[in-house]
Amino acid sequence: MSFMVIQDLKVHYPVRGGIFNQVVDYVYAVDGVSMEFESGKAYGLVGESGCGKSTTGKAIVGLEKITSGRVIYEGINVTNKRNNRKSTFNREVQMIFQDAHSSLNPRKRVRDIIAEPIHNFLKLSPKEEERKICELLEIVGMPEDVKYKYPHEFSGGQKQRLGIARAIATNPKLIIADEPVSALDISVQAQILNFMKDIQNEFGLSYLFISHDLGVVKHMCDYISIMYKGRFVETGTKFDIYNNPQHIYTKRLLSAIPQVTPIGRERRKRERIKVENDYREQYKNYFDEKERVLDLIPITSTHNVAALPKGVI
Ligand SMILES: Nc1ncnc2c1ncn2[C@@H]1O[C@H](COP(=O)(O)OP(=O)(O)OP(=O)(O)O)[C@@H](O)[C@H]1O
Repeated sequence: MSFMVIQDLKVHYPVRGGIFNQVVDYVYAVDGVSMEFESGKAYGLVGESGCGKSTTGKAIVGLEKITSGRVIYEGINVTNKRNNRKSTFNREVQMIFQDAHSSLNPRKRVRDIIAEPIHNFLKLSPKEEERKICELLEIVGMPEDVKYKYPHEFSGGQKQRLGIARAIATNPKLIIADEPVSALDISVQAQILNFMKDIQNEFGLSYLFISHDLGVVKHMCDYISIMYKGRFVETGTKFDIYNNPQHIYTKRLLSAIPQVTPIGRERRKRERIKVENDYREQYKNYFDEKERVLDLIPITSTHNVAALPKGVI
């Protein structure tokens, strides 16, 4: 059963020109997108640069003005209420961005950054609020004392973790993640992706995962929509999209993914095991038993990442 339905969403930007600066044309950034979201599922939005992915995400949460279409949340039409800061929709649908740095206020300490949505949406006593902040930091694998630091004191991966801590502070149902790892090093990307999967399982979250990277979307999502020039050209389960693509554009996108030959795969596996062993040897004190490994590189347990020496994540 879907908890959110997007109906025929359109975002058209006027293009102005002429001596009177009148509207001479429109950019059809999003041109009739419909989606349904179920609890605990991850949805991927893929397409080339400029096809309208980010605009779709921002329009859903209310950061872009919708030209037409409807957002139905828990059976209620919230299209014109999305900017109501106290609404259930605002609390339960959160967004994280590619550039974690600019989405964290550089003048605020971590404590205040995370406390902001708690203040807005949850009525907690100061003591409960402090406990909640510590709990969130623990979930994202950061020690309590980072509360008093500023965003510039963290690495890219750590900043993205802080962004996630803020996003999950209000117990959301859906997180719209706009290219959340594309600005990070490949090793850190895998850590963040695995961590996002962990919290999805732990809290029954849904994701709308926006990415130009089909590999990332394949790893993260249950359903995938392929976007082209503001429209979905194909939507299906991950299995259908990768194994039985129907639309010519989907086929083109898939054929553009570099193929790994069996020999390459074997070599990659050997290299991965070597890197893993070196890594384990070096940081063996920091791992717990639940450590998991993604395809390419070693992953640390999310709860222990913060304990790693500086520079490891
Ligand atoms: N504020 C705006 N005014 C006018 N046009 C805009 C505005 N924001 C985005 N666009 C245009 O809308 C189209 C879709 O942009 P959008 O950022 O959603 O694409 P995208 O698929 O997310 O691309 P990328 O992967 O590069 O971020 C692009 O042609 C873009 O130039």
